[in-house]
Amino acid sequence: MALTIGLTGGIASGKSTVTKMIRELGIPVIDADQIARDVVKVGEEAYKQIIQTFGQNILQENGEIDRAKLGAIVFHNEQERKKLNAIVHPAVRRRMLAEKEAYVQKGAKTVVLDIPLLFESELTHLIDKIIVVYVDDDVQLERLMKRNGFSKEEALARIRAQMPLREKVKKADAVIDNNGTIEETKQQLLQIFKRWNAL
Ligand SMILES: CC(C)(COP(=O)(O)OP(=O)(O)OC[C@H]1O[C@@H](n2cnc3c(N)ncnc32)[C@H](O)[C@@H]1O)[C@@H](O)C(=O)NCCC(=O)NCCS
Ligand SMILES: Nc1ncnc2c1ncn2[C@@H]1O[C@H](COP(=O)(O)OP(=O)(O)OP(=O)(O)O)[C@@H](O)[C@H]1O
Repeated sequence: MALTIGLTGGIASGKSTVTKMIRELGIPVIDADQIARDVVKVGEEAYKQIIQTFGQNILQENGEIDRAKLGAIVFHNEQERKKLNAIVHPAVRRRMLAEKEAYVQKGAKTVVLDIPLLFESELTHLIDKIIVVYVDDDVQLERLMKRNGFSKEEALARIRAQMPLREKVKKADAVIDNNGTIEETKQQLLQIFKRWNAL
């Protein structure tokens, strides 16, 4: 039986930074954000449902979804966000499960699922162990504004659309504190993987 680890945290808390380290260790990572992009490509079922729900206005000229426009709607309105989640999440769940099974079939000892909304979307039943990547509020805000070029208000809207990071920490089997240097983060990751015999 493969060990399935769920990696989660808050927006800009450092999940991608940690998944890069995990991949370098040779462990496969399935990225929910990437799958969420794939399932809304032109012609996919979720793409059609999004247009039916949000109208043609959220499309770019080439027909692809304008993520900035859709983000501006859903991160300022919980009702609209729930509608989008209800369209996208089932498709993401199905594809993640299929990808996980494929890795297990190929003999992977450990598989990591990087799911920003692991707790919010009740996906914990797919997972044996949960790692939460944690940063302090001020560090999260600063890194998010810097990485995405967001104003404080835009960044806070996204942070508030998620379960507070401190709540996630309480539900974790292990926590990586990513306030420090990248090297400190890597050491914590290695210790957890050794403890769980995941390597
Ligand atoms: C609203 C969209 C179009 C904005 O796209 P954009 O390219 O600006 O952001 P991206 O997809 O890279 O997400 C960045 C981060 O925002 C956060 N986030 C994304 N969607 C949500 C959501 N529905 N609720 C809360 N936080 C979210 C996550 O931390 C994610 O890592 C996009 O995020 C989306 O389609 N969201 C719905 C699907 C979803 O829930 N994805 C998250 C993982 S399944
Ligand atoms: N320990 C660190 N020290 C300094 N900067 C860091 C550290 N960890 C991450 N960062 C930077 O902070 C930003 C957020 O990190 P990252 O992109 O890994 O977060 P994330 O959790 O994957 O975000 P999202 O939920 O949006 O996908 C990035 O610009 C990254 O380079």
